[in-house]
Amino acid sequence: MSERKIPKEVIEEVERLREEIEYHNYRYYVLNDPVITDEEYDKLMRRLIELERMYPELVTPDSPTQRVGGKVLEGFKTVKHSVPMLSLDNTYNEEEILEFDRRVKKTLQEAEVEYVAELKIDGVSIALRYENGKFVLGATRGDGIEGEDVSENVKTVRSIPLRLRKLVTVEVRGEIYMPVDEFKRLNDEREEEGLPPFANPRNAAAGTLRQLNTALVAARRLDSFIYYVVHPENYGLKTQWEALQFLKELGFKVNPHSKLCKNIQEVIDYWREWKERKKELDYWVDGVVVKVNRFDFQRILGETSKAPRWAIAFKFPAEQARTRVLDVTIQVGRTGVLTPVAELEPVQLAGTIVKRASLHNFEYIREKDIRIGDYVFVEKAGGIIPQIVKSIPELRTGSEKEIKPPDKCPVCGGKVGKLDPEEVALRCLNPHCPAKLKRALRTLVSREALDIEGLGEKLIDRLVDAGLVKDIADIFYLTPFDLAQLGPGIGQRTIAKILQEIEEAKKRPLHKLITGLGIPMVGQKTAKILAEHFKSLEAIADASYETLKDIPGIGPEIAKSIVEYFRNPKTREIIEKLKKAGVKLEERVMKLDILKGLTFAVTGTLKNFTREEIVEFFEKLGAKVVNSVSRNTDYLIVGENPGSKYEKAKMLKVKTMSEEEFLEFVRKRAELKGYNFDEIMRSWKEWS
Ligand SMILES: NC(=O)c1ccc[n+]([C@@H]2O[C@H](COP(=O)([O-])OP(=O)(O)OC[C@H]3O[C@@H](n4cnc5c(N)ncnc54)[C@H](O)[C@@H]3O)[C@@H](O)[C@H]2O)c1
Ligand SMILES: [Zn+2]
Repeated sequence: MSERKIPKEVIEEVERLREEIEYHNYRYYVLNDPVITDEEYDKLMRRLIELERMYPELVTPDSPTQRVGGKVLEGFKTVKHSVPMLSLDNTYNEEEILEFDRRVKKTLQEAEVEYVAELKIDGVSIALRYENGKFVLGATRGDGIEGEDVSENVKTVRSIPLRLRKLVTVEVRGEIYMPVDEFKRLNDEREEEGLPPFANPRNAAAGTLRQLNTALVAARRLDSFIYYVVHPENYGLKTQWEALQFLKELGFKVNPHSKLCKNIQEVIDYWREWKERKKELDYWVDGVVVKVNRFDFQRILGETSKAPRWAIAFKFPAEQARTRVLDVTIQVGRTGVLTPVAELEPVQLAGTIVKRASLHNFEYIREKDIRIGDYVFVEKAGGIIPQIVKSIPELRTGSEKEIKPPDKCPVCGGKVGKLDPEEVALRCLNPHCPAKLKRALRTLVSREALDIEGLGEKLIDRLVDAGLVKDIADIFYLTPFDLAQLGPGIGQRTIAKILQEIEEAKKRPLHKLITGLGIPMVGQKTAKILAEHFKSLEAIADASYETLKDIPGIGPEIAKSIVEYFRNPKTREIIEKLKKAGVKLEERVMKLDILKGLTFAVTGTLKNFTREEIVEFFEKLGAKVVNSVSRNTDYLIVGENPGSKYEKAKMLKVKTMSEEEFLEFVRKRAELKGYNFDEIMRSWKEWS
């Protein structure tokens, strides 16, 4: 190529585009939190491709046009892919699809080429390895060369077989995705929790799959479609169509809508059809993947470092509409999170009329610069949930109003603030806010608190919705008539059982009641400290900030929260109601002299007690506990995997006993002192 001078502006633009794209890659692939739409991203990428095509001298191996966009996250083992996992070139229009077909036919020197048209599932790619039919590895795409070992998380996806129907050794690839309902549920939950919602189902699936906590992954219902066999020739497969059938035979979930197309026109028809029909599905698809059917043809066509030349993604257009923000209302969630919602001038969008769109939080509003009266573009994220893409400041008249965070809760008028300065969400801070009642009741009846099993989530919802319970104390005033009113499914026996449980709940230890009140920052542990120290709820209610803050384990922050809670007139009202209903507000003191005068130490893990519990147990029985063994220690209790204390005890000739021996020892001493051991253990269990 002859020397030519590349204009300075071009060099600068290329650099700027690369920087921008890298930033968006990071937001998208690493944080799973993109800040622009896919179409906007694709536009940047197209411009870069165009400039690099005009000035090939500018192409560098690390340009985003040359590489797969992902990254490997810390915390996971890295896996090198057996064969690189590539991306796909994409297009949004028929012209370019015809162009793709012409290129393919020209390279292959064929008059007509068969394609497989598949739905492009909006999830994350996954590679799955099996040895003799047994699942051994699941890996993400990462940067295409190396991915993350997410095997444990993959195992929680029910549609991915852990054993194949044939005992083959094989690597397959496909997509893990989040179904529509699950995506909605998860985002509702995140919004309530004050976390930013996932922008789209792909980010949600990726974010879930890269969770280090497997239990959390299992709780979210991910699903899969598999569409690719690595080294298909090993299984005698000659075409993509055969590969799909083979995958089905192995037991994988294969998308039922794929189509073998005789020519590109059939592909285009398929795309037109699914552009409309995609709403019928309970998962998201963002286009059609077009693949040359014959593998020998695929090999001739080959690939670039970023994408195969034998396939292309033919994306569906994102449906957008223009409308106006008429007003902003505020919803209060179950945890008190205030969510601003845009009330829109009704507009037709992808088959439905859109009237509202969540604005998520006030930072989102500020970032997107949205005002009341603004013209905005709305889009359906993943085709379902209306979202404001951007405002159009050019169309402002000057009469638009800025959206300010409220200083009072719209439901109860309570104070508004952040629980944690890091959090984006604003919350109503009033613990008695009616919007939070369902959540508060769940806390009250939970196992750690009053343990009223019969009052499950659904029943609580119904009680609140029916107006039968207006604050937490109302639980103790429920009549059989109230419960019967909640309709079918609640028979006499259930009602009697629930009322019986509520009756028993009145007698629970004080710390359980305190836990159940849901005082901000006061969990089980603090509740125990408070109960132990004050011995009655009314004494806690009357305690001053000065007194509270000096109690070991409490400190100024929690003390402040407690004082504020009891200062609330509604709290006083609730305490009165509890008292009238006969709820026990005093601590039954359990302090015995069974082990009085003895000093114990513990090493290793115990079966019946956590570390904290055994210390409490000793204290209740009047013994002294020490952290290290000395000559003054009477006994060392030896649990599983004992530490150095055990050696030391032997050296100092301190007596040791196993956990069983210890309990036996307590039994004997209890009986000697005239106590009933079983009774002690029962009240201990209830207390702890
Ligand atoms: N908004 C942003 O900031 C941002 C940033 C980065 C990327 N993106 C989006 O992501 C795209 C790039 O992502 P990509 O590299 O994963 O490419 P891609 O999503 O365009 O296509 C490749 C992927 O499609 C998936 N796929 C789904 N169904 C398939 C099927 N039946 N057969 C084969 N593959 C199938 C595979 O996982 C494959 O990796 C961009 O075009 C853009 O839309 C957006
Ligand atoms: Zn409120």
